[in-house]
Amino acid sequence: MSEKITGYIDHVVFRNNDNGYTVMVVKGTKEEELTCVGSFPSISQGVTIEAEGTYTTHPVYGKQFQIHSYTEKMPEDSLAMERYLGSGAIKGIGAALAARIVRHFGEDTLRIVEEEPERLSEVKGISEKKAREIAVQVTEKADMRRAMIFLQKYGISLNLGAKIYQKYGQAVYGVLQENPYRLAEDISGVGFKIADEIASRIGIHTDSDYRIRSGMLYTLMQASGEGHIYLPQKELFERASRLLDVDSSYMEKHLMDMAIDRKLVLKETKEATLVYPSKYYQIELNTARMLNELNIKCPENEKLVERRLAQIQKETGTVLDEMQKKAVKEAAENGLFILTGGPGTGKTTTINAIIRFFEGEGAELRLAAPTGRAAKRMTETTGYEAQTIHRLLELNGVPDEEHDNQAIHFDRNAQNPLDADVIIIDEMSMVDIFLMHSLLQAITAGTRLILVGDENQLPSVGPGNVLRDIIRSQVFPVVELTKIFRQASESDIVVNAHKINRGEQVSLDNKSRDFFFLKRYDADIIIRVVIALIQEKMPRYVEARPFEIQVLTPMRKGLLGVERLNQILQRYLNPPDSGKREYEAGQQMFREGDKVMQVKNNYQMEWEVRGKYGIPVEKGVGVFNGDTGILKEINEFSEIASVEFEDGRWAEYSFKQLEELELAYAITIHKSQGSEYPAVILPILSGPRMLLNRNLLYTAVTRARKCVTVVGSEETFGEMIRNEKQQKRYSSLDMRIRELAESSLSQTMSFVPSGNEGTKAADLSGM
Ligand SMILES: Nc1ncnc2c1ncn2[C@@H]1O[C@H](COP(=O)(O)OP(=O)(O)OP(=O)(O)O)[C@@H](O)[C@H]1O
Repeated sequence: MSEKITGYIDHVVFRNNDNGYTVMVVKGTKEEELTCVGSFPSISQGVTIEAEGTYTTHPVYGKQFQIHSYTEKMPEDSLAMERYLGSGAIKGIGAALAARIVRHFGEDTLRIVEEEPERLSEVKGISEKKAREIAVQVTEKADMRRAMIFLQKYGISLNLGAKIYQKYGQAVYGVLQENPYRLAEDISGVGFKIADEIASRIGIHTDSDYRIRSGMLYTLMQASGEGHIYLPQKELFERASRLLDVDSSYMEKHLMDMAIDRKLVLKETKEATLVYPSKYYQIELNTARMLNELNIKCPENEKLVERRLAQIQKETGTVLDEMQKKAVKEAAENGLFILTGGPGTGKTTTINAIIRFFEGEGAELRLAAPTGRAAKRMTETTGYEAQTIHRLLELNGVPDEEHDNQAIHFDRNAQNPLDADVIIIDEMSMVDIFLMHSLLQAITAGTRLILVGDENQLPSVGPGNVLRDIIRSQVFPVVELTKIFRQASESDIVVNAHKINRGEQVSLDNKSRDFFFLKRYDADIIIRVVIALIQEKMPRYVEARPFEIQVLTPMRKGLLGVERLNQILQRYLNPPDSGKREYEAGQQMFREGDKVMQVKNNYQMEWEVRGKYGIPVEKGVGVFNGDTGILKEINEFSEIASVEFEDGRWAEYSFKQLEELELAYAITIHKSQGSEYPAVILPILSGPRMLLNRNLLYTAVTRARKCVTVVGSEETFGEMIRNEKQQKRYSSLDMRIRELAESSLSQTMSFVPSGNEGTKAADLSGM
């Protein structure tokens, strides 16, 4: 139950300046002394506060008051005034001077300080100048206090209030009353929804211009969360109209105004008007420009290349087929080269030949992939060290609030480009527009860039469809490998994956050695079969540990969705045990020994690789969406859970951060992109048609190295193969690449980095 207390802050016991978490002792309440905790933007000893919160009992420190909100009160009597002035809150006044001031003015002190501050100089030791300075400080503090009280009236928390006040100062009243939607643009942590909520409390009309504009921008941002770079105007209007509950006829005029204000970029095509948030348009345009700039010919002596190829084939004992040889030649002769193909078509074999070729030239090579798992696999298959792209670019963390990809700071960038002759990126289908943009910024012409991937895999989680757009632009040299080298007798996984991709049905007679179909039609029976497969059959069959067998499912919800599957699988695969500690975070119970996955990019999370005796041998930052590991230890005292990731990194999660982790016995097919597992189990029964499509099934099947087992309905399986409808992605990197290549703009305009000036240049060319 919420209660109110009034008292003054006697002293601060602990304060974390990063998040404002504070433990302090408040006196003058009913209790002699009350320990209060909470998160506060700033705190001044000596001030009197009126706080709302609840009493709690800490296991070690006992009774505490958890403050939810508070307001500072102006000191009301001379004693409070003395405490306030002497607390250090006012620069230049210490305890002794405060006592002298109060002795001199008595009960009148507060009024004198506020209304006639020049009179402070009557007190010995205070010059007129100092009196003025004190007055300014007191006024500033009073202003801030009033603003905070004002903001709290609209349900704005102290922390947010402090940020808002810091930004606008005394203008805050005007901003809030005229256009609270400005908050959504100016202040990180405030989105349209919060601004809209504040606006409705203030009584702003639903059809206000500000509201409609803000709602339109918000709609575009939401769409980018689904992977879109732009929305066609019609779709934007429909979505925004649903969000705002306002007819789309109100939106037309705003579209032009916002384009003039450079908030949006509009592009006309034959079919539609495309609407981009300016920033996205510029990123696409800059990406296209940088790609075009890398696309230079590097003539090589053909005979020499042939000779080297013959030698490589001899050394490796592989006879490369014509397309593979062509790939090596193109890689040698071009600044930018793309290698694509489905599973088993010899991409890795070709990469290895390319690596050998460049090694023979004495070139310095760097290999990278978008995820830790993909990088690890690349290292294994090439025998050459590969890193994540984030590490290649030397990620160095970002402020917590700016957690999106656009704000990441890399130490490798346009000012400090990568020092390599050849860069090879694998699993390109997972790279989104932001990462591609950052990567390209760190590469100068003269460094060769080789992009490898399968365009039929699901596109990246983040916005854009980079690999597919690059290939579709038809501007750059691309070699597509189509011949399947892995023989049918050897691998039905590969053969079936290609069949699925072509929309052909797959034989389900279970004559295969690595592709099984177990027909079951009841969700709980399916789960029972899945458990038996993981616990008994599969580990032996593929020579792996049960934890390496991965269950993949299209959905999060439902009887066979990730959430329910994980609950049940946890019970069977990591049952409760007196030796295993547990912690319940929100809806999720974590237990030592659980298989877990990080579900968002955390660029600041520290990790270490531990050597012998647990001594750290390597440290770094960044744990990413899709990183999987084992929850090794739960420490209730320090409120920390330790996770060891598959690549050997350890990270410590505070209990609060556990919301970034999920159980990973079962994961969605989306999350499995770029990973490979010895065996994959796919429970497939029913679900929304949008999720049961060919593209998803193809991605799922191609995740398995040694064995795929589908458990469920053959009818649904067949439907998935037939269902070509994937979620549409609105991206236009291909258009930008073609436009630039055609207009020869890339030659006449030098590259402008994406700082402010770059933005302007890009903006103008887009209008
Ligand atoms: N020219 C070739 N002659 C004979 N076998 C080949 C040739 N190229 C590749 N292979 C074999 O085909 C199999 C698949 O090749 P590779 O692993 O290079 O393909 P991939 O496209 O990287 O496949 P995945 O994406 O499934 O890993 C391997 O066993 C490889 O040895």
